Amino acid sequence: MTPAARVQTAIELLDAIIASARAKGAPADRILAEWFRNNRFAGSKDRRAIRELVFAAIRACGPVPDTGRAAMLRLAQQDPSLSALFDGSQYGPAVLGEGEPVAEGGVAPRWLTERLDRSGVDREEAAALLGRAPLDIRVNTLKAERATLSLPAPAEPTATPQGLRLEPGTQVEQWAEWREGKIEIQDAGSQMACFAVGAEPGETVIDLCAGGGGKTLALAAAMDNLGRLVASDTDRNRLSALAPRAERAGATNIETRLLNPGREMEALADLAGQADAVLIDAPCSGTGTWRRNPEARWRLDDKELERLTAIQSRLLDIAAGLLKPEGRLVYVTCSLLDEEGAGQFDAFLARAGDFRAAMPELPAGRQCGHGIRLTPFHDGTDGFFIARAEKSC
Ligand SMILES: C[S@@+](CC[C@H](N)C(=O)[O-])C[C@H]1O[C@@H](n2cnc3c(N)ncnc32)[C@H](O)[C@@H]1O
Repeated sequence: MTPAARVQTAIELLDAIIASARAKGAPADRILAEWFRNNRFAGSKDRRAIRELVFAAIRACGPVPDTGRAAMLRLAQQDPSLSALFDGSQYGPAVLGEGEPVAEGGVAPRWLTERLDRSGVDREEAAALLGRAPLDIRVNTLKAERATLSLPAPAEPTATPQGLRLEPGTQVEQWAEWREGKIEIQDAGSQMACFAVGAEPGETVIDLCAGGGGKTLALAAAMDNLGRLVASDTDRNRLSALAPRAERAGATNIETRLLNPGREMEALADLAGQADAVLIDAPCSGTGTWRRNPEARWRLDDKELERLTAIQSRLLDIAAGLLKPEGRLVYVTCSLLDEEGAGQFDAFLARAGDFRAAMPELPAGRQCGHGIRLTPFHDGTDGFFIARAEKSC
């Protein structure tokens, strides 16, 4: 494909992504994957270039752009070499017209930047939410140790006990160390969230929103496979990804529970008052993960935020009932909005009565209300809010 044809393809894909974001349909990644599958003439270099153009254009636009072309023109303002490709050539974009609309830039739609602002996220910090994410891995102590593991590429230790940072784009999944379960891909912030649980061998630990089990595997390693580790989630597909991952990682103490949304306790009733620790890696707006998923800014609205905060609040109450006296509750969101983080946790402490906040001791981050905030700008991690509370005797 010519460079101009790649730009035109990216514009058409952006049109599909914009429409899908408005309709809350398929995410950008899936739209790209489907296009690549159906258009085999696009070679690997074309695919990489188109992907980069699409995501750079998404990052360049704050609010949802009207069209893919307007989004690409916004990107072209940052990269003048792109403008030259609007040349009217075959398969390329039409020549630039006088006064053509250019999409609005910025970090996010205005209502969201205002919320970030109110949550104490300053401009630099907000802009860094759209930077390039590093590639972090966690050495799985069930099979290896950071101090002695040798890897095919250079890796820098991160602040977490078993964390390493690699060049973005490193094909970790092709390494024997990954296939053998010695390493897991996991952002340093996620590793810190697991660290905050302080899971010990022999304990009963519940990972209430386990998803595909990224954090469950870290908890199994911290427990050295000893004790009971319950991984629950309402999403059958996500939860089913855990078994093969656990097998690769050599994690043997995990049991999964599929939950019914709104009736979660039905599948957890036998665990009421039994847990030493419950991790709530709550569903959230994901404002802290825009580096990996910039299009999420276009999918969020007030109603969705309200829906998420209601679930978070319910999950906090469920976790409270699962803990035994002196048990530890760890509440995590990958969001920097206070209504999902410090505010949500304060409201829980106020209504629960029998819990007291216990600040997690983490190797990074800054205090935010009764928890710790991690940000790409200050900590080089995804954005997180991590708080911990202990149940009274
Ligand atoms: C941030 S993700 C969890 C990611 C996962 N812990 C990991 O490290 O890979 C939030 C999860 O909460 C789940 N979820 C949503 N509503 C829930 C509910 N009512 N009870 C339990 N899990 C829920 C979602 O399906 C999603 O997998």
